[in-house]
Amino acid sequence: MASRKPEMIKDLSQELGEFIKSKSSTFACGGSIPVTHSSDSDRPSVGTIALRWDSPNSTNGISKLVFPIDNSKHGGNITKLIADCQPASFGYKGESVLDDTYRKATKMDRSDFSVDFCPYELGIIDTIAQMLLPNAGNHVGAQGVKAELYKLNIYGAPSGFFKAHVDTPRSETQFGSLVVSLPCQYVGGQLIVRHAGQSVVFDWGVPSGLDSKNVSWAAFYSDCEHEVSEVTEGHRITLTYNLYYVPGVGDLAGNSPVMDVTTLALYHKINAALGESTFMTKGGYLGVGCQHAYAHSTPKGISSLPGVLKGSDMAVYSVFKALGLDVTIRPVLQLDESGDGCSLVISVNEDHLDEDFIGHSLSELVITERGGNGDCPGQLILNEFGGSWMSVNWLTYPVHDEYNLAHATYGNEPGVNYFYSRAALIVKVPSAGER
Ligand SMILES: O=C(O)CCC(=O)C(=O)O
Ligand SMILES: [Fe+2]
Repeated sequence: MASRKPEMIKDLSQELGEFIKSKSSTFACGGSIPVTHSSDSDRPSVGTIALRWDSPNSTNGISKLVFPIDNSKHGGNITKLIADCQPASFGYKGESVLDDTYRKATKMDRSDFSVDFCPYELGIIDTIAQMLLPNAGNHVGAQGVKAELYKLNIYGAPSGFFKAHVDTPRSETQFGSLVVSLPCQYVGGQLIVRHAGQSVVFDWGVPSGLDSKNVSWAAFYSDCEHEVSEVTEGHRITLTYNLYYVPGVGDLAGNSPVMDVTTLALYHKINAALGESTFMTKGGYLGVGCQHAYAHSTPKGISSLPGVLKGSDMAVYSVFKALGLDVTIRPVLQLDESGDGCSLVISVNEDHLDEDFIGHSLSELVITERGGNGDCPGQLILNEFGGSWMSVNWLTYPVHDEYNLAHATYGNEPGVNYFYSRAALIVKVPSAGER
């Protein structure tokens, strides 16, 4: 290998680094999945795909086409499909416009056909969620993706095409589009996606005389310009999907419209306990320590809660919410486990036996210069954190520590003392008479 000058390698590395950091490195992704009859390989594959559609002129009102299309046998049904489609329009200044110098294609609305192809089954949607979501808009954290089938499009030879355009988002939560090309022979018809001076070309055509043996797909952000170049032979048949953000797995707390909280065994247990007049008769606070680790003292971690609660934490949160009780995630300071055993704060702790110092809300690491040995009351340090002493009926104790409070110490040697906090669900329970 020819040796490169060290400064060239440095420049190239810097350029690559900048590119990786910029949003332009991942604005589109795609792939191809082979169509096979066997399912014994580790790689995902699809079997044949049946497309059925409303076909007013056929005997029973329905027609069918099976992919991959064997051109010698099914050419007739492609003609039928095209005959049952309408000319494809495009959005221009909020209007739907037909202009075959801009877009020459036919389309069918999703209400007029059904197809046994599911991008979720093949892992396409999971891949899109992992590749495109972390950068999409201002949405942070574990979001899910919903792919909504939009249309079937046919770009046929000679000269089916779609000039450069940007798709019209259907709602605020739409972040991109997915195009799936069904296995059918064509030449040309490259999908070119552009963003910030970069472009990616998806060329799924197959030379004359060969049959297409793949389902191919591409997904890209809504703000990417894209075009379909001219199809010079055969038919390019695509399904288009709109891609939306939805609360994803790991982002469901109190927020899953498809789950009925009353199906959780925990719901009935808690509901029954609250029904007992002997249980917390005078009301007060229930505490359920989070059993999983969350980054509860970093800005990103805080903003993703309660959405990303997991397992029993999520179940407990959802159940108390569903029962109409006030439930919040709060940091519980671990005052008896300080970095160097600062006697001063521990002495405060002793004034509040059977109580915990609990922050009003989750917060980033609080650093205070307050401190000392003797002349600064520990309570003043705690006041900097913002919280109160509370008597809590703990159902489970929190388990995961994060540094949350640091204060100065001025003894023989100046120093810093840290305290951890643990995240807990704190529930305000009304008195028996009020619930
Ligand atoms: O079929 C394609 O590859 C893209 C179609 C497209 O851009 C659209 O339907 O908006
Ligand atoms: Fe488009």
